[in-house]
Amino acid sequence: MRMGTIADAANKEASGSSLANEKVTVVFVLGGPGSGKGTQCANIVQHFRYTHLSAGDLLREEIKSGSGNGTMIQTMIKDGKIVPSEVTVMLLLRAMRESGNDKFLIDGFPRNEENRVAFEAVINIEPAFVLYFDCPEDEMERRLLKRNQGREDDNIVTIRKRFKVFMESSLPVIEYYNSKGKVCKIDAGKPAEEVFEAVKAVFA
Ligand SMILES: Nc1ncnc2c1ncn2[C@@H]1O[C@H](COP(=O)(O)OP(=O)(O)OP(=O)(O)O)[C@@H](O)[C@H]1O
Ligand SMILES: Nc1ccn([C@@H]2O[C@H](COP(=O)(O)O)[C@@H](O)[C@H]2O)c(=O)n1
Ligand SMILES: [Mg+2]
Repeated sequence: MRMGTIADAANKEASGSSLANEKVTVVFVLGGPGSGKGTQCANIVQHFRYTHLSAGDLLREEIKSGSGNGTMIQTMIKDGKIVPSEVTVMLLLRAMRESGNDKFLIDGFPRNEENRVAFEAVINIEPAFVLYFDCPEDEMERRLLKRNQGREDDNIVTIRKRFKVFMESSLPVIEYYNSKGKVCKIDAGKPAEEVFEAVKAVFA
């Protein structure tokens, strides 16, 4: 990871004022592809005063914006790969600053060790906790194949690659936070309403 580049870009983005100096609450929302992160974040936002930032949505918006990074991001998403952290962390930092809020659900991030270290280096906010949606792979696959939102990565070839990346790169990050006693694990294989009952108990 090119930490110099990240730090330079962060300084430019934050233009002199650091989020770390403010009282900001961050909850990382993790889980396999199709485990229901986006669905449950939308529910949380309706009941609690959080801003939902999905790293995947921010990357897809960056493609649509015609950014110079667009083609690289699109190629990586189509292949189920994790985009370099400096790109994603900058998008998150900008969205956090623009939101005007001080409570964030950061969905689908950190996706690997590099994401985690980059967030720490640039934004430097320890998550209050990590909400982990644990869901069987066959159920996630069923959900993704019928999601029907026109996502280029919701096809069986890319889905299988995303599962592999989740097992190899994302689970170790969840294990890292688990070792710090920060993981709230939710059984996400149930109907969405039941999952939200368990989620509400965490936030209430
Ligand atoms: N508990 C549930 N039971 C059945 N279907 C669900 C449940 N939760 C979400 N879904 C559906 O499954 C699909 C995937 O959900 P969602 O987009 O919330 O997952 P995600 O974890 O954000 O996935 P991704 O990592 O691909 O963005 C959606 O079509 C959603 O409506
Ligand atoms: N931290 C992240 C998050 C996402 N990506 C890329 O976006 C794809 C879709 O993400 P969802 O959370 O919407 O499923 C994902 O498969 C990655 O290609 C990323 O690079 N880094
Ligand atoms: Mg999602």
